[in-house]
Amino acid sequence: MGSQAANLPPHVLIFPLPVQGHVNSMLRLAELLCLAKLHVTFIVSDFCHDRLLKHTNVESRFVCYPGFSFQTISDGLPEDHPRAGEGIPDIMPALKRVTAPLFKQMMIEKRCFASSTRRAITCIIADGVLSFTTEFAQENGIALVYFRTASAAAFWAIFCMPELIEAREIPLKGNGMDLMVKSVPGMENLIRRRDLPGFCRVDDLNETTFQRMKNDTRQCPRAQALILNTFEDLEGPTLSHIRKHLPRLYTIGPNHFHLTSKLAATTKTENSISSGSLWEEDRSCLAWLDSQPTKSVIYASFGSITVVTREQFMEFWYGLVNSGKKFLWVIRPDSIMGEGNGSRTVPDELQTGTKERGYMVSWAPQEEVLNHSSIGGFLTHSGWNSTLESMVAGVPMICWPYFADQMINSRFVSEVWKIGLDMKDTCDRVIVEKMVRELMDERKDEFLKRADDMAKLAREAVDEGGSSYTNLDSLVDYIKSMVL
Ligand SMILES: O=c1ccn([C@@H]2O[C@H](COP(=O)(O)OP(=O)(O)O[C@H]3O[C@H](CO)[C@@H](O)[C@H](O)[C@H]3O)[C@@H](O)[C@H]2O)c(=O)[nH]1
Ligand SMILES: C[C@H]1CC[C@@H]2C(C(=O)O)=CO[C@@H](O)[C@@H]21
Repeated sequence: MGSQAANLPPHVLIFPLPVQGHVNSMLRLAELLCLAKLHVTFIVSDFCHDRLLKHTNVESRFVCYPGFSFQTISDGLPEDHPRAGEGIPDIMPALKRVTAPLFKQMMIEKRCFASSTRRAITCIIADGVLSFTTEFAQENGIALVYFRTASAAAFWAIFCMPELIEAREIPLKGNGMDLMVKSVPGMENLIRRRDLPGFCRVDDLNETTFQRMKNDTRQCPRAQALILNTFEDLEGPTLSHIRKHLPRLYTIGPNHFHLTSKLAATTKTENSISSGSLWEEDRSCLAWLDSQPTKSVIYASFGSITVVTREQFMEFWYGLVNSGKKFLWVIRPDSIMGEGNGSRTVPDELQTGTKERGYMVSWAPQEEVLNHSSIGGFLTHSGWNSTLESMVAGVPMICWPYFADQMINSRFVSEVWKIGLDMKDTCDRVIVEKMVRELMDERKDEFLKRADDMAKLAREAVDEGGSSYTNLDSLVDYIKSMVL
């Protein structure tokens, strides 16, 4: 290497799973590393890249980081594949079959993205479920760090799948769902079988997604380090268990606010929210929120993957209207199973109640919504980004988990952090109504107080000297140490 090249910064390759909750989380990490003056190549599927360009200011936002570049790759799915709901299990096999060989080929042909101004990749930060990157990194002597975008609780419960099988606590066949789980150290007397990550809800242990999650998670210690989007005050006890297997564990979250806070410090601008939306944000809801009283609105959104049946949709709708509360509801065009949002007749009482108190959009600027003064609660699917965004904003939650990590996140929200209610496995209109009233009226002050305390802890974690702030510095030092 020439003497000039020796002065070049480390070059990190970031490779997320091509779905919303992973892409935006890892894009924030990319920006944090750019702010630390590292070079970053971000590999993203063609599908996600097109949407990012269409619906965000990502291009102009990253112009100020000359060390940043996008590389695109096929996700192996046809253009018109739904990439949500029941289509989700197709993603991993397609990535393994199509994307994994393309990735290797691309890395070799492009000499690990080396150029006169950039080193060849010095460290790969791969999504913790993209296990095919391990083989490539090992064969080519490149350091590998995994970033698992879910909670530590979810990661740890999935990591313990072999022990859960050994103890015959899984497979979950729909019975004994309220029995307490004994084989996840640290969570005894806390989680019931129904709170285990959704992947455990199988009849047959040979089921492909179950096996893949179990094996991919258990092989994580083959990487040199693990990054989690959480913070020590939030998940400390679980993190101690994980560290026995993965001692080099960096908690840098909540990373959306970590980035906001670093950008505010660098650019001295107040509003530094970086959107990574794969859908067009309907900002008209912010004007509607402006006209609502403080903490009067319940925001309902189930993220990017959840789909509901028409029956479930109607239960939620009745529940929200009958609660008598103002509501802002995100319904993606593909939210209702087997149909568009098209022209169905809507019962009069729903039409009237919605006109009086509701506002519906197909995608919202969620971080801004959650931080709006009129929002008093969040009916959420308990995706990890949504959970953290709600925490930072100090907004109590009603959790209706759909799948995966959401099942355990919702349990922690209600039973450990006590900043919300868990509505798991039902969405009966009477329960929806009752929970909305409980969160927004009857126990409002109690939930708001705890949510506010949690928000303070989350914000402190990313402030100078806080655990996530310090851990990000350590991560950057570690990445730098790889090129010395
Ligand atoms: O109208 C909306 C709805 C959502 N979002 C954003 O989209 C992201 C959604 O992420 P998340 O809450 O994590 O949900 P999913 O999109 O469902 O994320 C997937 O990825 C997460 C991270 O691994 C997992 O925790 C989830 O279970 C998994 O479904 C968040 O940043 C939201 O702010 C918007 O901007 N506008
Ligand atoms: C589509 C799912 C594959 C695994 C991911 C996950 C995780 O535990 O990392 C949680 O939910 C989904 O985002 C992902």
